[in-house]
Amino acid sequence: MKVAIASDHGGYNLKREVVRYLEDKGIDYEDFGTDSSDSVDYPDFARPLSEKVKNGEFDRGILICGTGIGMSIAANRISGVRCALVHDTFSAKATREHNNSNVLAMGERVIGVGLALEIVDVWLNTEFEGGRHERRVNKIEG
Ligand SMILES: O=C(CO)[C@H](O)[C@H](O)[C@H](O)COP(=O)(O)O
Repeated sequence: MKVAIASDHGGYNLKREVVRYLEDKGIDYEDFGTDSSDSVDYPDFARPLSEKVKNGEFDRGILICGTGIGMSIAANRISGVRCALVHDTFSAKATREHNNSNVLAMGERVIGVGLALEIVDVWLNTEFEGGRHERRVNKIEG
């Protein structure tokens, strides 16, 4: 699985922790910035990453900002992207099983590192259930 990851300044520190997790697990990833805590604009990171997931360059994407909200709004404007804003492990599992989410958004200012890494682990390792959920996901794109 190839994972793309990006953040704005508000998610920079948590992104570093998630990158460390991906490295520890030997997961193939690419980090698309930002590269410091200097202020930047989240759509400049959410949109290009989402395009890479949409075109199949990457299987999954992870976006982190202060709240996760701006990143998820911007990502979900890209057709074919199903970005889930998640701050608990139940939702991390459910959004993979039911929504086949291909982008995960989280907020560094909302949750701690330990929970965030558990969410990433569950989200990366849960399969889509298909069946009735596939019918519903197909209706999203019209
Ligand atoms: O969701 C967001 C924007 O809607 C993010 O939390 C941003 O990281 C946040 O807005 C950045 O705020 P800042 O005051 O410019 O650091």
